[in-house]
Amino acid sequence: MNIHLNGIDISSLPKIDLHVHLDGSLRPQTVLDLAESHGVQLPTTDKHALLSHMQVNEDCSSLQDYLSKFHFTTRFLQTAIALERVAFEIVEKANRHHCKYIEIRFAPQLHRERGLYTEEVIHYVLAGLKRGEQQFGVRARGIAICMRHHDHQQNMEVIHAASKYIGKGLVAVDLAGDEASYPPELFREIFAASHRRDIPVTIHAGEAAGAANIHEAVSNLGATRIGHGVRLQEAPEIMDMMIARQIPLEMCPVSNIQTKAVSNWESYPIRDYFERGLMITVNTDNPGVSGTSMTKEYRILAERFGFTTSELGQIAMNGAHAAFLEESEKAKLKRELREEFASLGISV
Ligand SMILES: O=c1[nH]cnc2c1ncn2[C@@H]1O[C@H](CO)[C@@H](O)[C@H]1O
Ligand SMILES: [Zn+2]
Repeated sequence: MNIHLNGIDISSLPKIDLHVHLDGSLRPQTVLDLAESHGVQLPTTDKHALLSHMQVNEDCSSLQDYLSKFHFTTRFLQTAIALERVAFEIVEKANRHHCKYIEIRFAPQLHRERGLYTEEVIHYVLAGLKRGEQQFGVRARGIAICMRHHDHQQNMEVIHAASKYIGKGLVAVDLAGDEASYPPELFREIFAASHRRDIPVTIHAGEAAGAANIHEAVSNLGATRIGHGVRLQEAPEIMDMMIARQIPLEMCPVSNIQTKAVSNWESYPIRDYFERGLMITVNTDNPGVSGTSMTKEYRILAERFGFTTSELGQIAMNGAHAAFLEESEKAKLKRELREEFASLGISV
């Protein structure tokens, strides 16, 4: 169904998705194909019924509950072919939703059950992104994730492997997983190592634990962007710092409600954050697990929070501004976005 805002189809607005997980983006048909090629038995071969294994429902009570969904799909992402294909399909879908630039994140250590090396995982994901970029013209970059429940050596290996791909399609490193059980201060050494190698950092923080984690991520882990950051409103002084430093928040509305970062839409602070002048961006997190798309996220912003086309344009411009791209590439992306908005009669 196409939803219009001021006569403009929301799906056709140019968009940027900076926060999308590879393993949270599988389509049922892809799972069917990969299960067959991997020799994995599925509980059902009905696409609709498969969705209930892949997606969260309204009962999702926490981030931990949400993360339990990933066990189902990880099994299918253990080969070069699978990684390349799924990365490519994310770019394909991004194109359908008029994304101009996307950053896809993945945790290399989760894709080694069948013997791939860390660097091979990165290599094949980037290969899929590149093929997608060439076919659809959507610029696509990768972010390598360290997992909170992995040990020091596993995460150091990710930083080390990532350093070899910076400038070759990989743009940053991240920390994801169970925030409530593993506070960010446990990972200072890991991100000091990424800092020594000049690798940009974004950290999932203020999603399943309080705003202090946002402060820790920025001040001690060197994050120049924050994944989610929804709970920033709990600490006014940290909020002031984030506004003053214009550190981008990668907000993911549908996912944030499902993981109970806030209890309901009425208390979702996105309009307030936008009006305070925080550098907010809007992203999908896990289109498969969350059952979302960039168009759906924009529609929610318009319908629930009254965002106008011009404000949605501003959000997309924020996405370009926050992109982990070189300055010249970023300037080009911003210019192209501005031109597209102008051709739609939208000033940003
Ligand atoms: O919103 C989130 N918060 C924290 N961790 C997440 C979120 N979404 C996905 N993952 C975790 O990141 C891993 C690699 O992509 C996924 O397997 C999942 O465990
Ligand atoms: Zn995430």
